[in-house]
Amino acid sequence: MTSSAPQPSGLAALLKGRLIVSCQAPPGDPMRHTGTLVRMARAAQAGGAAAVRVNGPEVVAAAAAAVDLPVIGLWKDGGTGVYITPSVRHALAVVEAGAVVVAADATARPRPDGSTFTELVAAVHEAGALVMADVSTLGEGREAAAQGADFVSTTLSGYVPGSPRQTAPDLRLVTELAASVRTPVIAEGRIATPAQAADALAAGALSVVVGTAITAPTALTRRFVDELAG
Ligand SMILES: CC(=O)N[C@H](C=O)[C@@H](O)[C@H](O)[C@H](O)COP(=O)(O)O
Repeated sequence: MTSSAPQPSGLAALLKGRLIVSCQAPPGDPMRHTGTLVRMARAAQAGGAAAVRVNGPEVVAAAAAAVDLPVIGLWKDGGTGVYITPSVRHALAVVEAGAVVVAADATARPRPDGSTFTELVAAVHEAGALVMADVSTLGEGREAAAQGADFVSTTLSGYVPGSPRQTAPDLRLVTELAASVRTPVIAEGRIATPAQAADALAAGALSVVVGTAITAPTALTRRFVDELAG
């Protein structure tokens, strides 16, 4: 890591016990608009969030300029296999755009550029940023920690074969990771209520990422509509 790199312990202290808001919108969604996503990030800051998580170099750069919070950046590319910051090129573009932390897929699946997660970690550290490993299982989390990830997040549990499909957050994985890695654990994925966020902290998470429940009006509307339709 270069001397200009943020220290994992310093950022961990800032995030401890607090909320990270994921401000993203899927392709085709009316909210997928940089200015709109930046306003979500500003709203997250106004509401007391500790950090924001945003997708794509353009949004990372705009959010970094607009909010006084650490920006956790990723770059989704594709919809199958490894799509969250799938290559070293994607990771470095996110750092260049102003992310303090790069979130990247750290599952045990081949990466499209043939690189390893270890290489991505080394490149991001060399560029002066930190890495959040998005994992789906305990084994992946242990491996990512061993490869130098600064944070391990449960982001991909339920979205990768081999992890339990469920509507609830995977608090079991949070508990298991917190008990077995020294790297700070972030709870992420399907956290729908403040009570679930508190439960995630009680399970051992350093911090909690919430996306859909705060920043996805299309998906939230659909839930109500589906319930009314029976
Ligand atoms: C699986 C995947 O691609 N997750 C993405 C990761 O950046 C986002 O689409 C999620 O919204 C984010 O993880 C927060 O989760 P939730 O929206 O459930 O609170």
